[in-house]
Amino acid sequence: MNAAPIAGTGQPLLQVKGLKKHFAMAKPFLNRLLEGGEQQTVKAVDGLDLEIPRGQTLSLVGESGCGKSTVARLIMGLSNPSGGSILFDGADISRAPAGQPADIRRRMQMIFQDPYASLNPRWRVADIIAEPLRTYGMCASRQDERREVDRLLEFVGLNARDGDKFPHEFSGGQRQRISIARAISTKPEFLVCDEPTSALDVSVQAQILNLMREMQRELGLTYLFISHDLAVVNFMSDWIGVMYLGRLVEVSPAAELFANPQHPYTRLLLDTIPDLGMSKRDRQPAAGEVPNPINPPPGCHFHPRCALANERCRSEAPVLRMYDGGVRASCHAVEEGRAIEPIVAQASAVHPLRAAV
Ligand SMILES: Nc1ncnc2c1ncn2[C@@H]1O[C@H](COP(=O)(O)OP(=O)(O)OP(=O)(O)O)[C@@H](O)[C@H]1O
Repeated sequence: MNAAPIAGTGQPLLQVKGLKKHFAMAKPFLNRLLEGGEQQTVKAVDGLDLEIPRGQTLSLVGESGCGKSTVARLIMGLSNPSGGSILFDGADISRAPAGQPADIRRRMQMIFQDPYASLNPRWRVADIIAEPLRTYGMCASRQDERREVDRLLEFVGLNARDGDKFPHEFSGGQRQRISIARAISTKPEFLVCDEPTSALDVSVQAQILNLMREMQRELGLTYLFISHDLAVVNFMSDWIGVMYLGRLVEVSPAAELFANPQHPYTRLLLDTIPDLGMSKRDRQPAAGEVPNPINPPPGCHFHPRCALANERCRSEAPVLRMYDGGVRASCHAVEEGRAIEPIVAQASAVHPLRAAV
């Protein structure tokens, strides 16, 4: 289990406010007949607020389709938001007409899930790692560039002579090390890591996660980490945000979330991993299928699967409220004390992530 989050300094490196991404899609023929209209909307991200203090890791977790990768793509400027804002080091990067400015792009990099698909198979490793250095004009000469590539290869646990090889000559874990060397080549401050180890064998996963934690300590990196694997998230995170159908249902310090989960959906997720040594608590089995993001249930999106749902939950959407211990939860049952082990509402309106900085 992680220790309590280390306090950062100054303003959060990343702030996301009211972020939305709605996809318009053509309705299937049968829906057009039954409901009328040509279009339907997928609310992939539907009003998301989060902050990541410098030098810390916030992980997003949730079932497939809850919007985690869409958040990553929006933050990286790979997709335009339908609403809301993204502030990086205080600058709004969500409205840049021609994409994010080069300096911001250099400071934010991404590590993808699949180290097979994310490396160009026709390029030598040295060129793959050197490409961002060339893009941002970071080396004075080819000799400088090669020295830097060699240093990066050794930094991530590979050999300088590996630069002359092609990606197919490496294992999955080694390829992810190459992706990491490429991502840190521009000396970024912020890395978005979208399921960086889920394509790897478990033994290799641990090596890559350890490398990422060492890098964070040595380089002062801030991470947005995306995973559906709670054991991985438990190892990596200072903060955890739990997403359900495009919304955050709980954002808490990692240790607090595992020891004392508040939202019934967080409890459901944790009940799928009984071997993490967390405190025993009464279980609230949640029935039902994950609802469709095209037509989410009214009120709390989770209410059809929630044993604690009442009339208010079926009609009124809850908002994220602050509680003791830096916990934020979006749940009427928690607010009303109907949840098991209710937590105390915080008197102050200080944002929990701010409170930690
Ligand atoms: N380009 C798109 N057009 C239409 N719908 C999309 C598009 N991209 C994502 N979606 C939908 O948005 C929702 C969120 O998708 P997203 O990939 O962000 O979820 P996720 O939590 O990352 O899932 P996974 O863990 O499976 O990657 C899904 O319902 C998905 O089908």
